[in-house]
Amino acid sequence: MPQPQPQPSQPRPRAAGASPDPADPAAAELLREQEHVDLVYERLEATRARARAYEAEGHRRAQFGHEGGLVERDSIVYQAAVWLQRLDAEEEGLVFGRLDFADREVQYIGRLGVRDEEYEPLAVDWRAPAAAVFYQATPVDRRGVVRRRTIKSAGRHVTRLDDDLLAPEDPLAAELTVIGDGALMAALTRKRGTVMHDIVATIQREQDLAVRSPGEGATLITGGPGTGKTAVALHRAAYLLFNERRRFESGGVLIVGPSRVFTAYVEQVLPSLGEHTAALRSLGELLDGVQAARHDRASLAAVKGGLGILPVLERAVRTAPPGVPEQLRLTYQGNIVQLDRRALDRVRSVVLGRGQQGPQPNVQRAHAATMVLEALWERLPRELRDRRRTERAHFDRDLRDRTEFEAFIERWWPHRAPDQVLRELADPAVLGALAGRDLTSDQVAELAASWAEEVTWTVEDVPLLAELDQLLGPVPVNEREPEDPFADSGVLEVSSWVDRNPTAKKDSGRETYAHVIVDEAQDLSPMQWRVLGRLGRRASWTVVGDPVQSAWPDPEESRQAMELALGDQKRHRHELRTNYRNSAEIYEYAARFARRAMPDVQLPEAVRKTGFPPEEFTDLGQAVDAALESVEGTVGVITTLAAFDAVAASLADRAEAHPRLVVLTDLDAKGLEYDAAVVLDPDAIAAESPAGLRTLYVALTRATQRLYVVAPGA
Ligand SMILES: Nc1ncnc2c1ncn2[C@@H]1O[C@H](COP(=O)(O)OP(=O)(O)OP(=O)(O)O)[C@@H](O)[C@H]1O
Repeated sequence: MPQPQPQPSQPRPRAAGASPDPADPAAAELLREQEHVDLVYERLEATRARARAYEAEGHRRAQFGHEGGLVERDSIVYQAAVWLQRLDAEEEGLVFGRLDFADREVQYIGRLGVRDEEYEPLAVDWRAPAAAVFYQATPVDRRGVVRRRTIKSAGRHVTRLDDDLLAPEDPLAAELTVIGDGALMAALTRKRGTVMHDIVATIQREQDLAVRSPGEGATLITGGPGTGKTAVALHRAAYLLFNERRRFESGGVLIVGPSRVFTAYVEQVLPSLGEHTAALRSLGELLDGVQAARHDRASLAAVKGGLGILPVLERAVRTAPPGVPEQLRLTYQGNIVQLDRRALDRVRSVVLGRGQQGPQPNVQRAHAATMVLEALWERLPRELRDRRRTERAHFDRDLRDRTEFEAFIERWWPHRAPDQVLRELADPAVLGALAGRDLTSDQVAELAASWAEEVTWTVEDVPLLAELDQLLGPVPVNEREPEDPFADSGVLEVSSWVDRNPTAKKDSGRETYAHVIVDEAQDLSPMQWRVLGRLGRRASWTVVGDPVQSAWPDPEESRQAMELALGDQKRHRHELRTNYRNSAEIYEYAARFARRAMPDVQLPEAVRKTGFPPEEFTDLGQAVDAALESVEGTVGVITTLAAFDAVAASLADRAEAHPRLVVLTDLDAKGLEYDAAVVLDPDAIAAESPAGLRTLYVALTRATQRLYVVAPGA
């Protein structure tokens, strides 16, 4: 049986423009791949020239002078800009894969599909169905592939090849050169920076199956820490936009991550894949006009996130706001007519009882005015009311024309904004009256205090504001107050929630999405699921999470809320089983805590050994210095919410001297990773969170290379 040639060692990366030695088989391979890559870039240039010509054509159309010309120009220029943006984004490492099939066909895989003049493919787009084999072929299920090659480039220059020989006994294998020791290992051992990178060249089979899951229904992806869930979620967004662009670009794709630190960390991945149209939001930004980053302490977060708060919010919207007038007194044709508080409350409850979408008082003001008139009419003397046909129209007109009536309606039925209502609940007497049996007196005190002292909203307040936004309803356009350009946003306006803050309109106007991707889904509270359920009420879904990392005290409650949000769509389930982030030594250390928290759970396997077991310290400064010394890349110090300010202050000098050092809470560490992590006070981390050891497990699984655990006073 023919044997593959011995593996030549990797030629050293060459400097741009230098020629590798063609006598060296590995260098000759590099040269051959470079020729193909050059050809692809040539064609890309030609495409770019076409896009520019198209853009110029758009500008020319505007010269026709009629309105249609301008519209056409805008459309063409926009299309051309999107096209150019995509072409530019794919510049780096455009061709990254090659397949040699047993029938001697060769296929290149690229970040974009590129064809030659004869329309023959020079590279197949990684998201196209034909490219799936690059990721899914294995020695057991080869799909005709003999050799899979990963091509690494710096800019336009091929620097490294890594091959997998899937069919060593195939006759073709004897003719093929096989190089390198694995693109995946090279990718995993690279030093980490402050932003996440795409993994398009090294997506693994089980990950690829999840990326390519159908665009319909709900795809549920589970897997332990570092199994690539976030990476898969982001590549899936690119995959869906490529394969069903019209549906998902016009309907919108929303990606939700746990925090702003997290969204900042992953926000480069999609642009690097040529996608700019998906909206990326953190849980603190799910409502237009609000940008929350702070968290409440766990006990408060549990009350704000649980469904018990819902009836309280509903009552707050149905009840007369504090300070509204308690009676209406007018004269009509010499008669005094008046409504007292009970009568007014009755009118309010009749008006708010009828809406299909909930009470929605902001929509109902005009109807409320009509019902007040009706109630006043009922109080007129009988002889006037007997002339209903002639008198009633006059009565209505007369009262509606009076400024005192208009002023009363505006004061008695003000347009309310969600933040106003929540601030009103900062008064323990108001909240206590609305709490009924749904909140304990301790909870009332804790909630009221949090809203009284808060300067800015917390992440946990956002679903409450969103719920109130829904319950209050939008102010009809003709009733909105004209926008005051000098008003400080968020302070003066009471018009509509979406209109309120022009700085936060990055994706406003979209009330629903065609696809919603939720990362770190295990942490979502039932109230957060309600917000997402509304945004995704017409959407298909990708939900990514790990129940073992859940921070919610009752994961089952959160799971049920998720099921409700997803509705009865078909579920597609995927489980990822390999931990690509942590070294085996680090993961072994962390996994003990996961097993203690959830003994029956199946944990992933970490396969990369570094020879560096985690180290334990008693002094934070020493641990941080050791971490900075041991890795070139990022160092994350993970602490409790309670200790965060003090720890950040104590490390301020070091952080200033080393910008690669960051201090963050265990909540903000979700989804992130560092070359070295310093986990401070594991007992306190476990004690602070209702999720206990699960939260500690999250903190311990952030490091790629080195882990330092600091137990003060141990
Ligand atoms: N196929 C792959 N090729 C190269 N790198 C990979 C691959 N899969 C995952 N990684 C890397 O492993 C790390 C962990 O991936 P990711 O953050 O997506 O994991 P996760 O499952 O979301 O983790 P967590 O649950 O802890 O948030 C990242 O640096 C990612 O780039």
